[in-house]
Amino acid sequence: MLSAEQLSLMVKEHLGLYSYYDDVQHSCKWIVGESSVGGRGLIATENIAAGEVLFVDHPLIYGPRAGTILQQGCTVCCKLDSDEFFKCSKCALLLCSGQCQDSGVHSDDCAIISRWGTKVPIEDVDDKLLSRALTAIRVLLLSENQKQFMASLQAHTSPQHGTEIKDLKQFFDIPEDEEQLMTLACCVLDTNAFQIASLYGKKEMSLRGLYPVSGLLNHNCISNTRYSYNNEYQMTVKAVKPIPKGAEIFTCYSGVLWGTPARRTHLYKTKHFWCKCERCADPTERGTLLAALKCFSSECSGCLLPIEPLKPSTPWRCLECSLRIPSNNICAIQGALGSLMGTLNFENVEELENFLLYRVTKYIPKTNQIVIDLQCRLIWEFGDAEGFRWHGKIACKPCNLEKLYSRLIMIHVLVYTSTEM
Ligand SMILES: C[S@@+](CC[C@H](N)C(=O)[O-])C[C@H]1O[C@@H](n2cnc3c(N)ncnc32)[C@H](O)[C@@H]1O
Repeated sequence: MLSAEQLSLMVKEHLGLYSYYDDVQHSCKWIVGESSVGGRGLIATENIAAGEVLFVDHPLIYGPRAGTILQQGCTVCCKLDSDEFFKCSKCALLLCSGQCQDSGVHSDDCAIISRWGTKVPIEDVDDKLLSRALTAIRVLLLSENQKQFMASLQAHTSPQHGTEIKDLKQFFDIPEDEEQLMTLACCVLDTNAFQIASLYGKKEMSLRGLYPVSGLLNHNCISNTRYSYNNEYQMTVKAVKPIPKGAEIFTCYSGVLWGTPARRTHLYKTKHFWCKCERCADPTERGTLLAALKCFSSECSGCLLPIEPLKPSTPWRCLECSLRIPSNNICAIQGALGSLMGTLNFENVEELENFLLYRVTKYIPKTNQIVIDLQCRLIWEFGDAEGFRWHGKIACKPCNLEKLYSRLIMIHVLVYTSTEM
């Protein structure tokens, strides 16, 4: 385990803030320190103004995400829709063109994988599995210092992490030290990696990257930073509100427009902690009512909200008639809504509209995250479709754009502005 000083040194070297040669130390307004929510975190050493750039991080490794239901694409350019996909005859990675095959990225990947002995003919290797494991495989390309830096990051080691490397062993003879390093990389990636979403409308795989400094940011559902990427996958982290000296610098690991039960369950399943932040503790989520359900009483038009939102099995209560509903019934409704959403074809605008107008709003109020999500998706789809741009006839009806914008701004204001952190 590295000491805080060793880790700080690695962080500064990685960011290019410290050089052994010129003895120049650049100042940055934070340090790696002990976090109030557990483990290490980034703590402000000076007052930081809203809009200030805190740092620009670059990934130690990046590549395809590891989920089993993700679409698969070219492992070099990430293109998803090609008629020309083929497997490399040396390593079985999926490629879309000779140009991608001749690229430096592929030569590096191929050099590692083709060194391993195969247990089946190369054409029988599961290229989808290989793609899911590829980001962790790329850890073998790092320098010893970078590997040490990767290994110093927090890693969740429960059995669900790293299965892609175990599964790869059906196809390849992998040296034990490499297997161990890649399994550790999977655990570190699952704990720390950031999704790098492809641009809307671009048919590309969405990637994940291990940003070691951003990986030290802990989570708060009311984040005080935001991040963005450039074309080279560099991540710029900026303050979105003033951060006083001594306060912790946070990011938000879950969807900002998700309601509390969805955020907390997601954080628990993926990052293994129950968030207890101020937003999670507030049943109304600062008045945004993102998780609210319609009251079960046919005579009441009120909203149901959790009584004690920090308890997963809390009963819910109607704000108007005080009807109390046990958590099991709430979970059943939430599950049914989730399944209904799962059946939707998000590219079919008519289906989305009908679902939004005639089905889902029977059960949930317009404040609910599902309504917001559907409205946002419709806007994206309309934004692309000829005749349905922002002021198109249909676009205005279900989406009610003006109302949606003011609502999104209200959520943003409610969620981001008032808390001092
Ligand atoms: C990306 S790491 C953050 C840095 C980490 N604290 C460390 O010491 O390296 C993510 C992990 O930090 C912990 N964590 C982050 N935010 C938390 C929070 N709000 N409450 C509890 N644990 C948190 C969880 O264990 C989570 O899986």
